[in-house]
Amino acid sequence: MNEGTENPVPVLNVTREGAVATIRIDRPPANAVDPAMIEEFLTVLAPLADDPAVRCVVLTGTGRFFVAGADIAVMRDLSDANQAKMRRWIDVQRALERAPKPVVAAMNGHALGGGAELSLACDLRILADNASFGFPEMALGLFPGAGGSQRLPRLVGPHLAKRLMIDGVRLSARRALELGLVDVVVPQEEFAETVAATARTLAAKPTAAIALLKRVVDEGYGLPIEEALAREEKGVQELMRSADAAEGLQAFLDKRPPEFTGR
Ligand SMILES: CCCCCCCCCCCCC/C=C/C(=O)SCCNC(=O)CCNC(=O)[C@H](O)C(C)(C)COP(=O)(O)OP(=O)(O)OC[C@H]1O[C@@H](n2cnc3c(N)ncnc32)[C@H](O)[C@@H]1OP(=O)(O)O
Repeated sequence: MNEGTENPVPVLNVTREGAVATIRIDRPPANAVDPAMIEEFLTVLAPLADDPAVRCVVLTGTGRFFVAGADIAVMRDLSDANQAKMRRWIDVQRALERAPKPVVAAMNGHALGGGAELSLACDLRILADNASFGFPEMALGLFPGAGGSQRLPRLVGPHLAKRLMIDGVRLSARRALELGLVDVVVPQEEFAETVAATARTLAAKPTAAIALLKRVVDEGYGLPIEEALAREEKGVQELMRSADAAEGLQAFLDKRPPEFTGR
């Protein structure tokens, strides 16, 4: 791998297990983000988002790292052209947020800077208990300007968000959980199985309902309540036409478990 330059080889390995698609990041030594990885992400995400047979997407890393953030050697090129290429990391995050299915950040290792920011765009954050999580950009003379400065305050409130980004501390998994930055912390030895079981459970849910819920929350949040309720109403109208809504309601009346198809 040429340090800090376009990757000559793919760094994302996509696998499928039933309705679950897993994107494994493998760009040694730290899964740091460069323009080629960003473009590869955008390329692999599109078909996974569009494929109705994919009902859950898992992002994970390799070894000690989930994603160590932007590749610092690449970031040294402060030219507008390079920064514009790197800033497409925002497009990756929006693709995750807009994916019409649950997206899981399975953080096997250090999730820092742009890596932690990526996870904030996911619907569930699972962190291995020996991994760290944080926004260390301040030590580099930067701030988490790849979505973090906007998503973190929405998650934990502006005061704690500013503190975490000014302090720039690498948090332990336990502390990240305490602060609500991640949803689940799992012992390393149980990590793979826990992620797989969680993804299977998510993939069996009414995917169309999850897609509509993600859309109405994303569109409505921060709007005046009347406008937000109008967005909700649009989603509900689609929801009540879904096959899974009919199946879920009927299954309850039949006193049997529902069999959702995701439509
Ligand atoms: C994806 C972001 C897109 C940017 C958008 C651009 C527009 C906006 C710009 C302004 C906003 C910036 C937004 C985001 C910026 C960032 O993400 S900056 C990077 C933030 N991350 C870090 O600061 C983490 C740096 N790494 C470390 O602190 C340590 O590696 C560690 C995590 C504490 C682990 O330490 P240790 O176990 O001692 O391992 P190391 O020896 O340090 O690392 C192993 C090798 O990996 C290399 N490496 C680690 N992190 C990076 C990295 N981020 N970039 C490049 N390389 C990295 C490290 O150099 C080692 O390499 P070798 O020496 O060759 O083994």
